[in-house]
Amino acid sequence: MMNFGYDEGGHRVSIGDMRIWRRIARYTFNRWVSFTFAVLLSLAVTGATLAQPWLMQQGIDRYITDINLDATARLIGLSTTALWYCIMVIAVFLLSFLQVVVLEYVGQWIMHSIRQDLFAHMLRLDLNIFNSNPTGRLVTRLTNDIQNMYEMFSSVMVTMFNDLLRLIGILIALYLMNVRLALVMTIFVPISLGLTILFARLARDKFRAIRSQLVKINSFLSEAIAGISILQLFGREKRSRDEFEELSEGYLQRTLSQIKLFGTFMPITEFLGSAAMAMILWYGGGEILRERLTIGELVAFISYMKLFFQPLRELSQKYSIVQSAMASAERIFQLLDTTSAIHEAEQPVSTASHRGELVFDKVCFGYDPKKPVIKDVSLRLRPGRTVALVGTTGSGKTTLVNLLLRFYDPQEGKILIDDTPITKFSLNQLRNMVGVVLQDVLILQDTLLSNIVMDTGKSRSEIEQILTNTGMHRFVDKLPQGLDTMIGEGGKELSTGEKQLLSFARVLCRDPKILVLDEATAAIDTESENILESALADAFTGRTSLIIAHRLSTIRRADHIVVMAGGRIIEQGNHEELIAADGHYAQLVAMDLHNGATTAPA
Ligand SMILES: Nc1ncnc2c1ncn2[C@@H]1O[C@H](COP(=O)(O)OP(=O)(O)OP(=O)(O)O)[C@@H](O)[C@H]1O
Repeated sequence: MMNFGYDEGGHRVSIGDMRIWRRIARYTFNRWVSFTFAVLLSLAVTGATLAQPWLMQQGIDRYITDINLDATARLIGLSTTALWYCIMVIAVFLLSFLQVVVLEYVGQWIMHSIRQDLFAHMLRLDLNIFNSNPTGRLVTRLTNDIQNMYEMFSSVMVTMFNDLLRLIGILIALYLMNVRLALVMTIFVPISLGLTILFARLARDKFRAIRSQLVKINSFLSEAIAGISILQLFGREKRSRDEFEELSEGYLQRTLSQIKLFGTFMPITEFLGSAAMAMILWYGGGEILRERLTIGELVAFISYMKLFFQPLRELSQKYSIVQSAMASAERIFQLLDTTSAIHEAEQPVSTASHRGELVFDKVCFGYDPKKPVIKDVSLRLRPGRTVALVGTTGSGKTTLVNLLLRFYDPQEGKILIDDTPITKFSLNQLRNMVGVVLQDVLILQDTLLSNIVMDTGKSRSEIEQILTNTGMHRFVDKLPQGLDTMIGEGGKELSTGEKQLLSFARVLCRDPKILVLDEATAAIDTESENILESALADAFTGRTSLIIAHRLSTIRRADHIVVMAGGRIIEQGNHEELIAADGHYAQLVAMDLHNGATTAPA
């Protein structure tokens, strides 16, 4: 059936798209034993269901209405038939239960696999993909879209085989019983199907509207929750409430409109079913009078008919579920097919013998290639030297660090460590070799020790040694349970300075050859600053260091100062040279001293 659903971007998704079905089937194959078992159960359920009207017919025609048999024989026959009927009812109950459990289990496993694949894939994607996809949209992939697919398994796959087999079985039984009566009933099939298709088409747009609204709500919520402090700080609560109300109202209206559609469709199909029943009663009754049909056959016929129309009625709901699941599946697979622009080196070069000389060679880069933010930057950091990067906001300092860590690759030029282009290292090696202390510190809900160790595998005593050597133990000693203090959500809240110290401890623990430090612009408390100062002094020795510097003290300590503006290096030299040159740097420092601040402008 080639009907279409839509994804949230208005893009059409074909329900008969075999590429998507093949990929879903691939996941199903991993559980083929359970799946085959469920299909076999389906055959058994259908057999037991179809036997019931037949048994009813036997009971009526052979024992209730047959006056040629004696009363005892009729009673025994009737009891036996009733017993078989009960057995069939119980069999359907038990087998259906088992089938539902097996298919739900398969469905859950498939969703689990897709969820794992999707998240693992997301972790490998480059940052540009995250920049261009709102968080809410990506979260929707992992939650709602997976749930949609699961619903297809749980409520459609579970019954699809049963329904299909049942429809075929019933049609055969009806035609065998009485061809004329079966033909009368068949008239209603195209009407019912036509109505179903019409409804499915109408429902399709409602679904699309609901889903796109849900995505908007998800995006809005994730942004609002992530930035709750900013919302409160700038008194935007009312405005956010109003925006959310509008979004939620939109969702409500769309859902109500869908409910109205369902509400209209259901009684119409009920009416059709009843009309068919009246027709069969009228025509079937005449057939009995004409002695071309028995009462038992008419009763069985009516039972079969009910069984026949029920799946047809549900078809439209199932169709909508499949439609929505297909759109979700397509979005999930699209994301799974998105490849990262950052490629891992096929045969990574070892980093063991590197000294840590860092070179930016004519590097050009733009997050949007048409709008470069790094323009022809060339810079050499000799091993063990400290270079301070200063410049106005937006001049491209953080972007240089992003390029060094290969969060992005430059469009032109190369970055080399000891003459080896960084693309030749494995990403893991590179990011271990370059230790970065960022302004945004991710805190895990765990002890301070685990937060420092992360995945380095260092022991407690090694960490204690590093902390003592760098004077950072003073930071740890201040915390209530030292290294065992629980931090993060539900634990101790760290101050900005403490967070920086933690971030610094993490990096030192990896013993990187190149140290990159993005100094916080926010002023940190004097005690943390003192600890950081002495730790820094220690950390810089023997390491190539690149500091996005804001503090005059750090800048002065640097061997070399690089001044950036508009994505270019406009000046470089040491503090004295640059002051003597009386250029951009001298202006920045003069402005800063004039303002009486302790930090250099950046
Ligand atoms: N993820 C991004 N997507 C698109 N543009 C970006 C992105 N990150 C930064 N930019 C832009 O790139 C330019 C350089 O930004 P960058 O963060 O490197 O500057 P910076 O010198 O580190 O500034 P600051 O001192 O304020 O941190 C800016 O114009 C900024 O708007």
